[in-house]
Amino acid sequence: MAFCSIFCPRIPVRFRPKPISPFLSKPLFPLSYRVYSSLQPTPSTKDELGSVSIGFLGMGIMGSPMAQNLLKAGCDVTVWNRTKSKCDPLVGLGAKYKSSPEEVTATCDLTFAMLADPESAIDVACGKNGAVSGISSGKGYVDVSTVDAASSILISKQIKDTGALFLEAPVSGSKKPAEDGQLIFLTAGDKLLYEKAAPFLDIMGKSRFYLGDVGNGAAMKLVVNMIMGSMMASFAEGILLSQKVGLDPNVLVEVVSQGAINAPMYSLKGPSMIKSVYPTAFPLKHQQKDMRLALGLAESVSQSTPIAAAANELYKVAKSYGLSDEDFSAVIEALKAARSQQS
Ligand SMILES: NC(=O)C1=CN([C@@H]2O[C@H](COP(=O)(O)OP(=O)(O)OC[C@H]3O[C@@H](n4cnc5c(N)ncnc54)[C@H](OP(=O)(O)O)[C@@H]3O)[C@@H](O)[C@H]2O)C=CC1
Ligand SMILES: O=CCCC(=O)O
Repeated sequence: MAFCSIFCPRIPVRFRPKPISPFLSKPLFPLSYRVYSSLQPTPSTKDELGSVSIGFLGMGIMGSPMAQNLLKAGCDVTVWNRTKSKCDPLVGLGAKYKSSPEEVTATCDLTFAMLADPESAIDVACGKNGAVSGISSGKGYVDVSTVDAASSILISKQIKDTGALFLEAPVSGSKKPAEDGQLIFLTAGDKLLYEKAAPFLDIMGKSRFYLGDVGNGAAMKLVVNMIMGSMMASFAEGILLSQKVGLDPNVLVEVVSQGAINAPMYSLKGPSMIKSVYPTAFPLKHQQKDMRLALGLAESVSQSTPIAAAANELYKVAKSYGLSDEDFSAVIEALKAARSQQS
């Protein structure tokens, strides 16, 4: 089902009633109802959700459970991934498979993309056999990858040149929140697409923010991850310092968890960091990418970010030790190496 009926209305958008599902033309509320008034989930039944064909590009740590949750909710999902074998579990659960992003967007009403970085997000959207080649007016493209604003704006322009709508929607929350449908979406771009995508965002997440023009979602995500990357680097220093002065780092984690600086991340990652194991939820290479992009954002507005710059150096060191695919908490290894060199 295409959503032309909503994209080509006779009534101006601001006077149009909120439909029973954003993809259906049947109004549920009177004409005076403000289309964009609510962040509450839009009413939708399993049948209505299933009548919209959803594409999902990128079956990595995040994309795979997000697509699974859509499938479990009864959505009609078509998947694609550069490494085809990663689609197999999804196909086993009932997803369809297409062999290129172009084929996915050509056959689906609404396509999500969860790619590694700006380069892959641009290539999958705008490259050969990319999403832009298959998409057209009446369809939507929602990029949930973490990229910089410039990349997102570039993708947005190419998608919108086809007549389709674009939303950037990077997520806060990692592997477990993705599995549990508890992500936080930081969206910006076409408001109409935000409304249309809302029932699907609500399957994959616990909250969503609409932040205005394309680039604002990307910027918000980078600021959040810049803070997180610095917090993790500081936490790693604290663990090692506590050990060096003869304290039990497990007690440190407990003390931190009861005080004002408590963050779920510390209790979640601390015990395994103390054991020097780093089961990957958020790959270190992606955290370093986000620090790099956040520093670029800061540079663009001449904002001083010395803490983040120092933390970024640590992630770079950890990468040089071959820890790119470990969890980002492995940044502690960069400090251990520094410590052993000093002693
Ligand atoms: N993991 C996390 O906790 C979170 C991650 N993010 C962000 O989400 C995005 C995805 O993260 P995550 O799932 O962890 O990452 P993964 O490394 O697990 O997955 C990356 C995905 O991108 C694909 N990819 C990489 N390079 C290319 C390319 N050149 N062309 C086509 N596809 C490519 C991979 O395909 P292939 O399988 O073939 O390698 C894979 O599907 C990143 O932007 C990350 O920063 C956001 C919130 C949390
Ligand atoms: O981009 C990764 C974010 C991880 C998290 O929010 O826990």
